[in-house]
Amino acid sequence: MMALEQARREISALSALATAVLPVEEALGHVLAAPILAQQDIPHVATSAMDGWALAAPPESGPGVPSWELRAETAHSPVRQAAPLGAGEAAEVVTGSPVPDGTVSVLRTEHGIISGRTLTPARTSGDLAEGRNVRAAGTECPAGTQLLPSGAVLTPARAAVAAVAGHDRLEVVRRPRVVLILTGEEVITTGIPRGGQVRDVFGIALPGMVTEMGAGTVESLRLGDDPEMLSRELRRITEAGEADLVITSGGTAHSRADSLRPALHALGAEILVDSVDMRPGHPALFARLSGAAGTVHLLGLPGNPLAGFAALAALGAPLFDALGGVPADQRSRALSLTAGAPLQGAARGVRLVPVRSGPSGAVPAGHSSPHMMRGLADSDALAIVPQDGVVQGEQVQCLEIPGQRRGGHRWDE
Ligand SMILES: Nc1nc2c(c(=O)[nH]1)N[C@H]1C(S)=C(S)[C@@H](COP(=O)(O)OP(=O)(O)OC[C@H]3O[C@@H](n4cnc5c(N)ncnc54)[C@H](O)[C@@H]3O)O[C@H]1N2
Ligand code: MOO
Repeated sequence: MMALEQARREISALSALATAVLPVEEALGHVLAAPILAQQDIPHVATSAMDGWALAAPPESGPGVPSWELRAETAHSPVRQAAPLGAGEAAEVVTGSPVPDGTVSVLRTEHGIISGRTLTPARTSGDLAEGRNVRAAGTECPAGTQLLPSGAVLTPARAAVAAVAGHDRLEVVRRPRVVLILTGEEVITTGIPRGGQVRDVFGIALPGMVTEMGAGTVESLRLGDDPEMLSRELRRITEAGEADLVITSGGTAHSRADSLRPALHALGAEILVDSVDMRPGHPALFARLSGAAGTVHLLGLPGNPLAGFAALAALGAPLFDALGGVPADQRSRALSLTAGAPLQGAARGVRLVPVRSGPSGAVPAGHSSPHMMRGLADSDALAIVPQDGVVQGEQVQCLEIPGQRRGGHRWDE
């Protein structure tokens, strides 16, 4: 039995998967394996920030507002740069189009009065000031600037900045290919359970959860409780080299009906974490299977619904972070929340308590026995409560519940 903190540390220390070069769209959600640099100045040419007219230096004229001569040729094209402006000349521009050389400022459409080919700015317009409404080249950054560091997760906004910088393909850490093996003869996937049947919770929730945690692909298999069938399946997966990570549900305990430990034993698997000192979820295990095609890691989640999901939140987060290449110092993240009510500890180890936000902070969500789902469904986080408990007002470390952030309560309410 290993302390939760130590189990998370051991798992966090795993090496990242290999890197791959992917088109930007496919690289979304991956961790960058190399920094992203600007390949040229951004913007690379001076452009107009307004629809209007690019103005050359003001013409020599008497007192009052000067006028410009409108060039016959327009600079309507947002891509083509018009010929340089002559003295006293103005040329039409649209937002984003390159301004002609010699542009001092851009006069926006609504500030100009045209009479024949003469353009006169409104008396009150501030658009004559040098540089007004012109986006100078390199103002966002000069060429060579680092826009994103290696180790950053490529969010949609970061993919967009990589595209702005002219990148088509990015070097990223591969995301784990996951196979879910859902065990249990009594588990049904449709309809109302009868007799000793239970409706499956893992097959429905795990794919979304592990995808959010950083899985690349997810496949699911269903097996009964036969250890021989389970070890055959695990051998096949390891030899085929078709997965980086297997996550199983059920069969983690020590009764004759529990298949996971006997199956791993038969395969000579290396058990890296054999039970964790946490309630619920203590029979969880983490193992390594080696075959000719490489290494496959295995996370065994207990079958009791809350126990299984608690084990995923506790051990899965550092695991996906490590395999997916999240920098080492960010792999075992926990939130610190204020306890809005006393939180009771377990007789030993830590207790993982589903909590939701209340006016005074995190309060137990209730309905949180290991076989239940209601508490987790109504919670925002899992508080890691030490043996002595936590008093109201004290800070408590909490785990994120995968996939629950969007649907959760709001901590700032
Ligand atoms: N003598 C002991 N018995 C048990 C111990 C123990 O220490 N000594 N530990 C208990 C704890 S704690 C847990 S957690 C469970 C672990 O169980 P397993 O991982 O072996 O899981 P199963 O026995 O297969 O199932 C347990 C429970 O969960 C239900 N289940 C399984 N799969 C699903 C699913 N996909 N969807 C919904 N529910 C599922 C299953 O029907 C059982 O009710 O062991 C305790 N026993
Ligand atoms: O892991 Mo069991 O409580 O922890 O149901």
